[in-house]
Amino acid sequence: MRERGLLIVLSGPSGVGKGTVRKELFSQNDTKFEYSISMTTRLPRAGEVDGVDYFFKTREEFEQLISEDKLLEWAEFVGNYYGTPVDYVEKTLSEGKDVFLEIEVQGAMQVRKKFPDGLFIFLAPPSLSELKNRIVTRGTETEDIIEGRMKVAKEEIIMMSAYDYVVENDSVTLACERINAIVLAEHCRRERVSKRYMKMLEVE
Ligand SMILES: Nc1nc2c(ncn2[C@@H]2O[C@H](COP(=O)(O)OP(=O)(O)O)[C@@H](O)[C@H]2O)c(=O)[nH]1
Ligand SMILES: Nc1ncnc2c1ncn2[C@@H]1O[C@H](COP(=O)(O)OP(=O)(O)O)[C@@H](O)[C@H]1O
Repeated sequence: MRERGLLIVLSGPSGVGKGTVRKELFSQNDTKFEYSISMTTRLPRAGEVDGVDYFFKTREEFEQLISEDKLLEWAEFVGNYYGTPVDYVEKTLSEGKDVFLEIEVQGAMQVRKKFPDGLFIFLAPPSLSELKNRIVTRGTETEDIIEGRMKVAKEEIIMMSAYDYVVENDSVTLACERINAIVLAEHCRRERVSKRYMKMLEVE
């Protein structure tokens, strides 16, 4: 039987640089993960494309997906729904490919319950003031929303101890290198563990 792929979850507070790091990772030719495009009720930002950045849905459509159990996890984040399509994740993992989710903390904790052997990476800001600075300079949110996101961010940072790894996003290049190293190490570790068991079974 083909071995299932690894579920990699990158999470962390809004504005820390998850999207930037994820785009950089996926622009590298040797990246072997498959990105799971999320569903959201948030309006597209300038330049965002339906089916590329997100699948943009109405609240009614999203609630229908929840009621039909089509989402692996979902969360309401600062007034909008976000969720991961379960069929895509299951199908891709069963093809032996690694799936990469970039999601906020509530959703990551739901995934942790369903996939306890997933790889959970928390992307951390160098400081709270740098986090606010990044949200402000991105310029996509109003003052009210920025305050809302900073409040949520403090609660999210407390959750970092529930992750397997914390990666500081001081530099996008370094953060990507750290993530690649963690995934590589995790593959080696899992392979070695399963090989050790195979050996034991051969002996008995
Ligand atoms: N739970 C969950 N969160 C998601 C999903 N997709 C994106 N998010 C997170 O939702 C939050 C808001 O995303 P977005 O509005 O694109 O803003 P930005 O990531 O802060 O630029 C971010 O923390 C995303 O990582 C998803 O499928 N599920
Ligand atoms: N390592 C970094 N150093 C400086 N600025 C960064 C870094 N990573 C991301 N940024 C900037 O921070 C802002 C928020 O990044 P973004 O990827 O949208 O965050 P998130 O997806 O976590 O909300 C963007 O303007 C981005 O260019």
